[in-house]
Amino acid sequence: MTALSDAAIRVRSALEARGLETPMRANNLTLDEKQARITGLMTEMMDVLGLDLEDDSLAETPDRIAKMYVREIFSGLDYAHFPKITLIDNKMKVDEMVQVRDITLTSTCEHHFVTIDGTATVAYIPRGKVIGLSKINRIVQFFARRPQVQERLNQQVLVALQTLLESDDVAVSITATHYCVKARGVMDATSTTTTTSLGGIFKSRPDTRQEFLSGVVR
Ligand SMILES: Nc1nc2c(ncn2[C@@H]2O[C@H](COP(=O)(O)OP(=O)(O)OP(=O)(O)O)[C@@H](O)[C@H]2O)c(=O)[nH]1
Ligand SMILES: [Zn+2]
Repeated sequence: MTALSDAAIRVRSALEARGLETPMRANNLTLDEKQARITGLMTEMMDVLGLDLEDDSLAETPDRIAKMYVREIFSGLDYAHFPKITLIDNKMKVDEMVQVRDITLTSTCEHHFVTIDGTATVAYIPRGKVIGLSKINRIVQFFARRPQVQERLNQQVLVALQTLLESDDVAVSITATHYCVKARGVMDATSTTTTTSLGGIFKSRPDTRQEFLSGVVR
């Protein structure tokens, strides 16, 4: 079993303390064991649907889905996959907003297990530390690789960054298309959902809030 990084442990504790962790129950299965179990279950599901698993195009589908769930789209359920975080001292004394716009975000709706497709905008005001830019995208991706509701995903990214930066002054906004709204159910192909979480002075100072929101892609 991979030892978790200090950053991963601190972020998980902060989410648990705020009741923002994804609801989970430890089952002590390894990733390989999870993949094998899901392959069996997907085989059964396809069988129940009446699909011919001996067909050469379908035969490997249970394996593909199991691998995709465990190693790809739900890999963020395991903190062993939390990104390596690089923080550097703010020797350059940056005290204005750093904003990363239009971060690609692909997640999965936890109600229907279909795609959430959108972008995230993240900003913070540097204090003692500056975070490596790509690490912001990687943190978004890590939490996106879970079954999610957009509101929780938004909050998890906020609290993760607040914890790592040791500052409340972080803001996160996500705009996304939910395929459970677009491709089934209500079949609305045009609506998007925007969620926003503001911390510290992003919440308390109207001009900072406005500066952030004006950079959010809609
Ligand atoms: N708040 C929130 N709701 C979501 C999100 N993703 C999906 N949902 C909603 O979860 C709800 C589940 O409602 P149900 O009535 O149990 O499911 P359903 O019968 O499939 O509902 P319809 O989608 O209306 O057909 C739906 O309204 C979805 O649109 C999300 O990220 N945030
Ligand atoms: Zn859904």
